[in-house]
Formats: sequence, C-alpha cells, structure tokens
Amino acid sequence: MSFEWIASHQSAKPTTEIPLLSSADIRAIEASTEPIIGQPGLMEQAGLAIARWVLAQAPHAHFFWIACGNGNNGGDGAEAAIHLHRWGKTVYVSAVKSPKSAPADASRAWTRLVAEGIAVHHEAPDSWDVCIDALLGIGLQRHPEPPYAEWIKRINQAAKPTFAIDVPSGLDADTGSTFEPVVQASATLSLVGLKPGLFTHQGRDVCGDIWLHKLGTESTTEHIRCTLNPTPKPLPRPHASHKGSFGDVAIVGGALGMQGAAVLAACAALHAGAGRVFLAFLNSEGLQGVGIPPDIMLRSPDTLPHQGLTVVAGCGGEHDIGHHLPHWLELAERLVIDADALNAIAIRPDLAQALVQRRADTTVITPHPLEAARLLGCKTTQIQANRLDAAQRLAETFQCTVILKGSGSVIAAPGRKPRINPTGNGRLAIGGTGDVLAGLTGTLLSQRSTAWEAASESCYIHGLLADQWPQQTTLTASRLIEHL
Ligand SMILES: NC(=O)C1=CN([C@@H]2O[C@H](COP(=O)(O)OP(=O)(O)OC[C@H]3O[C@@H](n4cnc5c(N)ncnc54)[C@H](OP(=O)(O)O)[C@@H]3O)[C@@H](O)[C@H]2O)[C@H](O)CC1
Ligand SMILES: [K+]
Repeated sequence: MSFEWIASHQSAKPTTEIPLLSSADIRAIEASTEPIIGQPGLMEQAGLAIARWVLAQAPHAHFFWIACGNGNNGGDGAEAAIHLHRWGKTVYVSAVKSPKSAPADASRAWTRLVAEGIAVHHEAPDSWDVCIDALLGIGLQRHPEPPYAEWIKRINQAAKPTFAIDVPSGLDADTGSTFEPVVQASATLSLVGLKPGLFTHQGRDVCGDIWLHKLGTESTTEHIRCTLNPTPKPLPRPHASHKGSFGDVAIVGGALGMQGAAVLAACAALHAGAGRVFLAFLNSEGLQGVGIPPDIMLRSPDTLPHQGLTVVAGCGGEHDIGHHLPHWLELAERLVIDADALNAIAIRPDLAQALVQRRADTTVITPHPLEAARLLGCKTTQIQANRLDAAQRLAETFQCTVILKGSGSVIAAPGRKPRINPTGNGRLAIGGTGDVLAGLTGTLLSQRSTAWEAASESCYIHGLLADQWPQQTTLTASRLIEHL
C-alpha cells in the first residue's frame, strides 16, 4: 500500500507523465478488477487507506465526523470509519437517507459498520476535530441536493481540517467545474487513479493537497484520458556550439501603445536562451521608456530574415497584426500565435484556412479562455466547462499544438492525448505573463524537434517559476523573465 503526494495549492511534485483517468476510465478499471476470494475488495482497501492517510494528516485529532453519501463514496467513508473506531477514535458517522438502496459494495460496508456497533446518524454533529468528506465522488451529476448541500455548507463554515475522499464533494472529477456548494478540502485522496478535474479549472482551489492511492490497480493506455505534463529534461548545450545552434526567434507585435507586450516576449525569448532574437514592432512610435536590451535586434516586419526563423506573432499586435499574418502563416518555419493574432484568425476564415494548411507540428497557439471561445465561436463558460475537450477541439480544428491557458493549462495536439500542466499558480494572473509564455515558447519551438515538446516544456517552466517565487516578493512579468 503506498500513498503518493502529487501537488499542493502552490506547487507540484516533479514527475514523469502521470496518467489522469476519467470517471468512465475509473469505472472500467474497477469493473475489470477481479475480486480475490479471502482478500479485501477495492472498497475495503480504500477504507483502510483512507483511515491511515487521515490519521497521518491529523494524528492528534480525536473526534471524526464522517459525512457519507448514498453511493460508493459513502461506502468508502463507512469502511474508513470502521478502522478509525477500532483504533480508538471517536467516529460520528452521518449517512444521507435515500429512498434508493446503496450500491452493493457500499451496502456491504454499511452492514459491516453496524456489526461493529457503530451508530449511524442522519444529521451533522455539533462540532468535530476533523471531517472526512465521503458525500459525493465520481458519481456527482448535478448541484448537490439536500441534505448534501446543507452538510457541505456546514463543513465549509466550520473551517476544520477536511479530508476529501476521491474528490471534494461538488467537484466534477472529469472537468474541474464545480457545482454549488462544493467542499473546500484541506487535502484530497484520489483513489485508483488521479482525475483531470483535480488539476484544471476550479480543481486546484478546492482540493488542497492532492494525494493518490491506486489500491493496487494499474491503468492501461486505453484507460487514460490525459496525462500530467511531466518535468522536462534540460536541453544539453554542447560545448562546440554557436549562436546558430540555438534558434532565431522573431517577435512580430507591439502596435501603438502596446510595444511593451512585444518587448516582454522578446526578452523572454532572449532569457530562455535563443541564439538570436529579433524584434519587429508593428508601430515604433512613442517607444521612449520601453527598455529594450541591446542583445535584441530591431527590424521592421518586412526586413526580417525568413530562413530558419521561429516567429512569435501577436503580442500587443492589436488590429495591425492581421495584415502581417498571411505572410508568416505561409512562410514562418515555426510559428507561435498569441493574443491579437488569435483574435484576427477568429474573424478571418482566410487566416484560419492558412493556419490549417501549415506543415504539421510547426505551430503553437496560446489562447486564454476568451480567445479560445472566439476561435471556436462559443462562450467562455463553454470553454471552461470542459477545458480538455475545448483544447482538443482547437487542436483538431486548426491542426496545430494548443496551450489553453488558465488554472491547469491544457496542452493539446491532433491525435494526441492532452496534458494538464501541474505547475503555476494565481500569481501568474497578471498582465504580461502571457507574453512571457509566448516568447519562451518561441525559443523552445526553435530548439526542440516538435511543437508538442516545446509547448509542454514551456508551460511547465513558466509555471515552475511562479511556484518557486519568493512569498514576500511581488511577481511581475518583467521580473519573471529575469528568472528564466
Ligand atoms: N465500487 C468500488 O469498489 C469502489 C468505489 N470507490 C468510490 O466510489 C465512488 C463512486 O461511487 P458511485 O456510487 O458511483 O458515486 P458517488 O458515491 O460519487 O455518488 C452516487 C450517489 O450520489 C447521488 N448523487 C449524485 N449526484 C448528486 C447530487 N448532486 N445531489 C445528491 N445526490 C447525488 C447519486 O444519486 P442518483 O440519484 O444520481 O443515482 C448516488 O446515490 C468513487 O468516487 C470512490 O470514492 C472507491 O474508489 C473504491 C472502489
Ligand atoms: K468526496
């Protein structure tokens, strides 16, 4: 039996590519796990794992409120209660009354619990040291109804340590969307496999620390919905190399009053280690006060070299970028498309068509949810309701690699299982960090063999800088660059 710590609210464990499983994947694994006569079944194993985990987290707690739903998530809670009771803890078990009978595994757990002499209540206790949230797991379908909703509110109001079984009740395990109300957990123990919803959209804000216990199961490729973006390996920089070995990156952007965005992207490309960085402003009027390091070569968009160039188009590009896009969509060997360049593609079918026709695996687009919504002709809420699907749709529609930004950025590409990036935090939610990501992605795209690798590494590194940021220092986009 082993527990694995995966992430806290502000940081994530460096990992290889961990699989993330949808609810359907989890159910398929459960169904294919043959019970062994005389051995504890999955739910019994889950109960023991939960009890051990909670005790390790709160060793001095005495009074445990175990709030149980009517399904198998509640069954896990009942199994955990049996162990805590046997270990001398006071357990107060509340079960939701339902006209429907509990599923078979959970029914057996309830029978064992009663045989153990543990009372079953149908209301919440007045107070408790620790709550185990076993109300709703992957079976959640809709806004929690009474008494689930009332109990969730009580749990949150009490602000006591709360340990969620599988997912915080109210969180959609597949998408990271929350129904209201949702349990605000101190920590979450994901069972069998990690779920995508723990890592994207609202998941990171409600899970607390994320832990995994596989209960002895293994996932096969067919059971994997997506993966956690793995920690990249540093690119070797051979001794015998020269500036031509590390890519030429050109930033095309910076319309009037927006030049700072293009400068941020260019500086990010420079600090990320590009061999040469060019900066082509769409408008260079009024540049006083915009500091441009002398390492960056200024060109006009029309005098940039073509051969071997990686172009980052869009940063601060406003309306003007649209005029230049046909050229770069056709000629840039590698291309990162950000911000206003994405808005231009959203309203011009000729540009969208040119994007589709580019050579495979040479292009990365970096939309935030609103830009993604414009590209797909839908609402931002629809993008956020299923970020994995949205990123995959963008990749298929525009035949390119996608970084859908936001909490748990999603990296997608045609024909690949998407990745969710585990690094990064709310400190990145400020102006300019997107330009830094675009510039960094440009450099990596110029150096890596695939757009997929470049996008994955770029997201990881960008987020890691924020995770490692000193608590007392304000994070700004220009400071972020200095740490690249
Ligand atoms: N089976 C095993 O061996 C293991 C299961 N594990 C745990 O099981 C859960 C998944 O269990 P499941 O029963 O499929 O689903 P839940 O317990 O999450 O929820 C189902 C019940 O909740 C009701 N429900 C759903 N949504 C709501 C809502 N919004 N408000 C009120 N009630 C809701 C649902 O009622 P229906 O009317 O929709 O049928 C069910 O009564 C998984 O998460 C694990 O914790 C373990 O992994 C161990 C092995
Ligand atoms: K739960």
